[in-house]
Amino acid sequence: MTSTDSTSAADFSVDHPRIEKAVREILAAVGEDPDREGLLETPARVARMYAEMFSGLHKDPSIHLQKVFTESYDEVVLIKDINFCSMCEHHLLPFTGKAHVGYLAEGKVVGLSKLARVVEEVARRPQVQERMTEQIANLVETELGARGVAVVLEATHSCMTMRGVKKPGSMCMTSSMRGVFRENLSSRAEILGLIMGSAR
Ligand SMILES: Nc1nc2c(ncn2[C@@H]2O[C@H](COP(=O)(O)OP(=O)(O)OP(=O)(O)O)[C@@H](O)[C@H]2O)c(=O)[nH]1
Ligand SMILES: [Zn+2]
Repeated sequence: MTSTDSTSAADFSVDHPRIEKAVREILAAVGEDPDREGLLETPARVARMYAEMFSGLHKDPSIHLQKVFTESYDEVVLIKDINFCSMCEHHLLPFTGKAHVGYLAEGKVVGLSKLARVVEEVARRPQVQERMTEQIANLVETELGARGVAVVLEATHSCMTMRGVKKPGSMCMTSSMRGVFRENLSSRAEILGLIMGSAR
């Protein structure tokens, strides 16, 4: 198993025919004709789309943080602007935005791409933004044993912009601070300055 494929041996395989059947039902229920030409392939497309959007559901993202490099570096490592696309579990509509993931190294660092892989895998599930933020912070804290972890997510929720309250442009920001970044106000201000501030 490589770090680019954390699917377990007991991989759960998405049930495409079941999704296809359900999508036909939805089309019929909204008054469409699932057998008209333009819709014939839609159930299969939607099944493939869900398989992709929920591909992180049965994966273990911690696997990406297993390989570390021993370094004397003991300052902040921050990856900013990691684009992600997740699915709001309330409406099954996308929420999209950027994740910023930082940690205070202590004798070991992880490959930079691995933080983005963690974000990607945690995003590809039915999610709420707060839980996604915490899951990323938990993984980095636990697997790297970092002295501090800071995760900030900024995202636009389609369920708030396209429907319902309809507030295009609204943005949800969440943060999860661990260790030094939670306990020490000046450390927290420093990392938030790097994430949100003039360094942008
Ligand atoms: N806290 C949180 N709420 C979310 C997230 N994604 C969507 N929601 C909210 O989930 C809520 C679901 O509310 P409900 O009242 O059960 O559903 P609804 O009738 O469709 O609500 P409206 O969106 O207000 O029309 C809404 O307020 C959404 O804005 C998220 O990531 N975190
Ligand atoms: Zn929603």
